[in-house]
This record gives sequence, structure tokens and C-alpha cells, in this order.
Amino acid sequence: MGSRIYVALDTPELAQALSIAGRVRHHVGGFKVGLEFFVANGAAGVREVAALGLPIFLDLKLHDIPNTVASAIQALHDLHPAVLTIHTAGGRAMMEDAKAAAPPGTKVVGVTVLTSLDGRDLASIGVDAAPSAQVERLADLAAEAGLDGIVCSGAEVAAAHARWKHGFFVVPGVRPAGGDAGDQKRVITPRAAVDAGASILVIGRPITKAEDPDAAARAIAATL
Ligand SMILES: O=C(O)c1cc(=O)[nH]c(=O)n1[C@@H]1O[C@H](COP(=O)(O)O)[C@@H](O)[C@H]1O
Repeated sequence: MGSRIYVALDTPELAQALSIAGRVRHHVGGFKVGLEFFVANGAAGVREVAALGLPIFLDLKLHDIPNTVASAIQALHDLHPAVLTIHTAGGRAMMEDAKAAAPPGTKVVGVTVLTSLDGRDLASIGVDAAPSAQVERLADLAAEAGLDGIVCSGAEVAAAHARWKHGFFVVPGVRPAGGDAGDQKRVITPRAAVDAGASILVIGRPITKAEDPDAAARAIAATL
């Protein structure tokens, strides 16, 4: 299989996204474009990144009533992303309708507990569970709803994988040993994430903010 590394092109600047993508493309498995890129550049921008020839992970983290989420996914149909995100917190009916609305071949994955949150953050929004327990609960719900997999931190992926053998597990919050966590609270090294069962790794700043993004991507790939 190709590299498990998806680079998060987190910028609203199309030229900058294309420049980084072009530099790293031989050492990564795909490109993730998220909210800031999509708001600024829309579907046309996504097509330009897709033209580089690697799979696209469209990270819109949709979270709304079922009809609105399903309609938004239908409106994205001709982009055919390899991976598309929604929030599991939208509930079972929303997840079912999202999956039904997605193009065949698109993996619809549900974000569980954002990697920028810890147990105290969950308590502050009224979730009386540790991140690990909450991820397991939401993973079960995502599997029941027919999603393809989930997004979770490296700390939870082994337990989630044990419960859901054929699930697709996306792990962000990935930092090479000693790397700056920034706003991430639940981080893991690339190697440990793969060993724990990650299907793909989402890596942004450790590659995109490096002086030489291609060298950074190569160095991370060499640890896998
Ligand atoms: O769905 C995601 O990709 C995601 C989920 C999550 O829980 N945490 C998380 O960081 N992400 C994304 O993963 C990327 C992480 O970027 P870096 O922290 O720069 O590596 C960003 O694009 C986030 O939007």
C-alpha cells in the first residue's frame, strides 16, 4: 500500500497549498484539505490539489441535522474524496444519512473526541467520561450507523481497533518524538500510532511548517 501519511494542507492560500503538496507528494499517501482551505477555495481548489494525483481527504467535520448534512454531502458528489469527515456527536441518524448520501468509494469517518481536548475539557462541556471511554462509546455508535471508521487520538486507537476489526482509523495529533504539540493535547509519535492500529496518519505542522517539508515528510516516513 502507499504511504499512510496524509498531509494536512491547513492554509487558505491555494498557491501555498499547491506548493507544499507538490514538494511532498512523493513521500506521502494523500492530501487533507480542511475548513480554512475549503472556505477560501471551494470545490475548484480541491480539484486543483486532486490534480496532483494523490487521494484527497476532505475534512469538513460536518455536524448538523441529518437532512442538512446529507444535502451538503450530495452537493460534494463530483469531488469523490477518498475520505470525508463528519462528527459522531451529530448522532446515529445523522451518521446513517451521511453515509447513505456519500459517493461509493468515499470513506465516511466520524470524529470522536478532538485531539485538542482532554478530560477536563470534556467535563466542561458536560461529558462525564474520560476521552478513552467516550471514544469507545462513539466508535460503537459509528460502527452501528454504518460508517467506515473514526478519527481518534493515538491513545485510543488500539482499543477502538479491538472493538471494530474492519474499521478505518484516522489518527491526527501526530508528532515526531520531541515535537511541539501546539494546541494538541493527546499526541503520539507516527510509529506508535501505526503500531497501535492507525490506518492513516494526519500530519500538518510537523511537515508544512518545516524548513524543508519534503525532508520532514521523508524523515517521518522512514520511521514507519
Ligand atoms: O479530523 C481531523 O483531521 C482532526 C481531528 C482531530 O481530532 N484533531 C485534529 O487535529 N484533526 C486535524 O488534523 C490536523 C492536525 O494538524 P497538526 O496538529 O498541524 O499536525 C489538522 O488539520 C486538524 O484539523
